[in-house]
Amino acid sequence: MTHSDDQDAITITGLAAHLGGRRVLDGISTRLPLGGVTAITGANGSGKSTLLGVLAGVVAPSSGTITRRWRGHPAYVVQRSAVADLLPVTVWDTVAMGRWATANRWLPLSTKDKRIVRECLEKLGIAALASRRLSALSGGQRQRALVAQGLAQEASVLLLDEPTAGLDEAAKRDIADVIDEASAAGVTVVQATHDLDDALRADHCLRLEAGRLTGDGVPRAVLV
Ligand SMILES: Nc1ncnc2c1ncn2[C@@H]1O[C@H](COP(=O)(O)OP(=O)(O)OP(=O)(O)O)[C@@H](O)[C@H]1O
Repeated sequence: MTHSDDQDAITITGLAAHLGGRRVLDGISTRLPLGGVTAITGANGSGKSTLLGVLAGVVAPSSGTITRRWRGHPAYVVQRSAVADLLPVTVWDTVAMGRWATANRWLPLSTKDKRIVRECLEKLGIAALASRRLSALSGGQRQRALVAQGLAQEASVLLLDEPTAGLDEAAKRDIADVIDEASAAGVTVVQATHDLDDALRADHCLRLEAGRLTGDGVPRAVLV
């Protein structure tokens, strides 16, 4: 590791997690840079989503400690395959839900909230799709909507589960730009990815194998 403690957003020590009675993460200790981009890599089933779930607070660790140096909730963008196809919401609704963390969800959105929703739709190039049902979008368009929802939360930590999986090159570039922009604004980004270019572009890279950390450092050293 090249950064010091006070530059860490998250410090993980001796983390283990179980799903369905099986240990799927074991002995994970690492530090994730504040305001940097961390890529979590590894084969299918190696534990990437589970680690993101632990960071998001939706998977409880069975042992170990996690020290978070940020306030509020992280924004967590799940894999698009985890979103029900028949969810009866529009693209606008989907992104507007990102404001629920700070706005009162029973009241109409404020002018500021609507502006943020519009800006996030534009950043992801889906403003023209705002009134379409999420379920009527292509996989790539849906992925853009989910990333826009994550951005709309304006959280200081953005957790992305394979945000570019199955996307064309233009969509991948758009999402890479959004990640760079968020990181430049001080947001700590952690993304699970199978994409070598995405991982190489990160500041820091983890490699998981069967729930254990087998690589931790600058992407070139971990991946090549
Ligand atoms: N709900 C569950 N109950 C039991 N086991 C689970 C559950 N979800 C995932 N697992 C198992 O936990 C392990 C880690 O899964 P995880 O989804 O974290 O891997 P991943 O690296 O994100 O995989 P992928 O690249 O396919 O998305 C796998 O062996 C998987 O079969």
